Amino acid sequence: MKQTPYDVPASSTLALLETQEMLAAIGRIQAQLLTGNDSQAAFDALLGELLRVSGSAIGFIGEVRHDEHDAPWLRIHTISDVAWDEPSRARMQGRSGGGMEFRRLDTLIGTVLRSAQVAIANDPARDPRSGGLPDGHPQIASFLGIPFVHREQLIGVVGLANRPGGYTQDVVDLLQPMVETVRTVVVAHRAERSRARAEAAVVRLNRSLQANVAKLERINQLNRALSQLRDRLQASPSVAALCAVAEAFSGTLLGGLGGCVALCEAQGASAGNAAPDGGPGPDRADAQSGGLSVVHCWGDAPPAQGCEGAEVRPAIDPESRLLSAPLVAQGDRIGVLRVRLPAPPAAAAGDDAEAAGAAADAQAGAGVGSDAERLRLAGILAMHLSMAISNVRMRDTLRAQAIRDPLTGLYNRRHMDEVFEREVRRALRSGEALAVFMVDIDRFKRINDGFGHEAGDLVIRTLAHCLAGTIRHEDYAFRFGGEEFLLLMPGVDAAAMPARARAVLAAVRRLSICWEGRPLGDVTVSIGAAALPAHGSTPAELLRAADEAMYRAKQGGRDRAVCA
Ligand SMILES: Nc1nc2c(ncn2[C@@H]2O[C@H](COP(=O)(O)OP(=O)(O)OP(=O)(O)O)[C@@H](O)[C@H]2O)c(=O)[nH]1
Repeated sequence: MKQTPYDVPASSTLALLETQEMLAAIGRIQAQLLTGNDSQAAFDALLGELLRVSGSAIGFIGEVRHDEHDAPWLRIHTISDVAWDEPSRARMQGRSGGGMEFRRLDTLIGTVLRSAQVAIANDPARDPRSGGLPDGHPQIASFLGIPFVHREQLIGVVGLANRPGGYTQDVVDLLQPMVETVRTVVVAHRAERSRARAEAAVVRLNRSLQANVAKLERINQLNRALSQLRDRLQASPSVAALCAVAEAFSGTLLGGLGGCVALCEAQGASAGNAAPDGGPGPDRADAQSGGLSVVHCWGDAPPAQGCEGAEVRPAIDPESRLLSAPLVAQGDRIGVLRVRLPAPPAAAAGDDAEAAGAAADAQAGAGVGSDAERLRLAGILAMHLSMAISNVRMRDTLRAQAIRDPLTGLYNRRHMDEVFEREVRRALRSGEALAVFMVDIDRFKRINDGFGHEAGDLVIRTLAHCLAGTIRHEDYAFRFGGEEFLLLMPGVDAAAMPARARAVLAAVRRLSICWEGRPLGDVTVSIGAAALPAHGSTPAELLRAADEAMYRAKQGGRDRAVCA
């Protein structure tokens, strides 16, 4: 049997040598730990020394942990090679579950864990504290469990077994410096673990801070874009200009490759400035799709077909990658904004698979450039566009109401004052001529008296239409009042007036108007014509000259034109 320091009288030279050797080993282990920071190597070396000094055959060093019910268990840092089956070897070598764990408390080890007291059992088979050994476990002839504490907490256990002759308190005392070193290493190991945990937490925190900063930057960027969108829409005077803004922002906000704005047919038709005097037509493309008219398209434009449904939320068709955001104003669907989205990231193989997977996750989630974000932004873009279209239309309607005569659709007298003033100034500046025709229906009172006021209205409407159709595109027709009209013809001088007047008279003579199936008879007009600069250089002077000429035309027998 190998002699241990305990077996030799303490006064003997050999015992002193052993003690010195143990202290030297402790010094080596501590130095190694300090320089190499390798607590596993320190645990292994310490167990070797504990076995050697105590003369034990097997042993372990374990650290106390607690389960969710606060029951203690041991995480084994090092253990003699006494595995009894494959699972125990796997656990011992850390191949399964991070190493061995002693969780049973009905054993001698459990006794030390529960009591935090040294346990010596020199006849374990009959010891009432022992709950037995797992099947196949090597026999234990003697056992020594030494707990160690830190800040009054049990933090670990040194277990030794199979010392020939068994264990006594003297062995425990002899091992104390070694156990103290084990305690120091466990405390250092714990500190290292919590430092690593803190570091990992800092790294995680940093990552989440970076992600939050990126999110905030994206939110700021989007807020800036949305505020610019609102400003640009507000400053856009027509549906065409609004659609151009939608085009610009669909790229910024949705990353669209092409798109279109389609308006419901009735709405699409009213998007322009249709007027009886041949003003500018509606700004709409030819493409038609069911109840929708494409009024603006750009890039690789998608078709408007398939947008006629009643959905009020933006949606993406996964097959075609078309994003459709309904345009809704005052609860009515007025059209759709449709954008062709880029294809989602393709599945990749090998090293790229992870990156592609992350990109696909982002696509599916709510991150930057994801479909969820695009849907949200498309909804906002569509909402602002709908409101802006509705405002432009309302403004156009109010403006039309303010400048047009409701009976004939011609510009009214108020608008005439504005246009007349502007055209006179323009003509004076450019040196161009400007002709003014005062047109008055002849013997109109007879129609009113003979057929009724509504028949009279029909004649006024028909004549307005005739005048608007007879003048040139750059001319203006106004309802001056009652059955009187005024034509403004930029570029027409006194010499050209008779021909133009003859054309008007002839067009009127060709009219054939029936009321309730009865012909209303011939309708004629008298025209008084005046020209700038020959007959005046202000609207008032020209009006007076034309009015006087018209009076002379009446005097002269009507159905004629007289120049001032
Ligand atoms: N139905 C209808 N009648 C109108 C309207 N505005 C004016 N009138 C009528 O037009 C008629 C104008 O009559 P007068 O000014 O006597 O002239 P006239 O009968 O056309 O005869 P001359 O101008 O001399 O050829 C009046 O009877 C008005 O009541 C209108 O908006 N609708």
